[in-house]
Amino acid sequence: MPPQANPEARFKQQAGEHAASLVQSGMVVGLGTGSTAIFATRKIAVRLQTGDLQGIVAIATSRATDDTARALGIPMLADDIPREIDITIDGADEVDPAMDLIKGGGGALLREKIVAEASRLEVIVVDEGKLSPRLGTHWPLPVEVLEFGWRSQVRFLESLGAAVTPRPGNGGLFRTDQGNLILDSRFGPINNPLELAGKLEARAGIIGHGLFIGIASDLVVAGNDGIRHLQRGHGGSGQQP
Ligand SMILES: O=C[C@H](O)[C@H](O)[C@H](O)COP(=O)(O)O
Repeated sequence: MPPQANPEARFKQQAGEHAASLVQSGMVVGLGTGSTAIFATRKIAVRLQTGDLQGIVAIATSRATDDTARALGIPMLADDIPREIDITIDGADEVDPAMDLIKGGGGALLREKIVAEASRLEVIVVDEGKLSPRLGTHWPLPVEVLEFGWRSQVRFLESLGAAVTPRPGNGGLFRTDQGNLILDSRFGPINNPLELAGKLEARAGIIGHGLFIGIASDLVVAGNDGIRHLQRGHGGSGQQP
């Protein structure tokens, strides 16, 4: 694709396209969701068309990405993830210095986490505006809940200190690909993401949340200083530049 004019979009493009270059022939590839990951998906399609890449199969983290990937001619796997995923390239809303994430701005958090946890490499692609000293500083935490009893989840999240906004959607409330609701929960800077994740995971009716802790293996950040690629456990592991 020609370079984007707007700097933020250009950084997203650079990060996404850089990550697409990590995909090798024969790999099983997870395709992320959002305005950054889409650049990786498009670049993978171009590499397939030009013969630079051969024999890959992909799995999408959302219906939207699945539709786009199929339209671009990328061979897609069945939804039951019959094989281990070699590499997934996905975006994030906020990234802290430990390479932990808030995801789910597009509502795809549950499928994204399922695909990430089935992946050998989880490569996160962001523009530098997503870097944050502490998760929750800039972004509410998306919490996916079953429609049944959802107002009780609002009260529960409020009891944990969040200001909660049910995510609006077409003429009502937003629906995830699974038909669930999203409660955008503004906690402010989260002191202990692991502890919060544990409380959310123990609650019946909460189907998923956007805290991705210890899941990203790689972080590709694009910004004014160029593209930086960090790997967990390889020098500078998990620390932002
Ligand atoms: O549900 C959506 C995903 O977690 C996205 O990867 C995340 O919101 C980042 O999206 P974008 O690259 O459009 O900022």
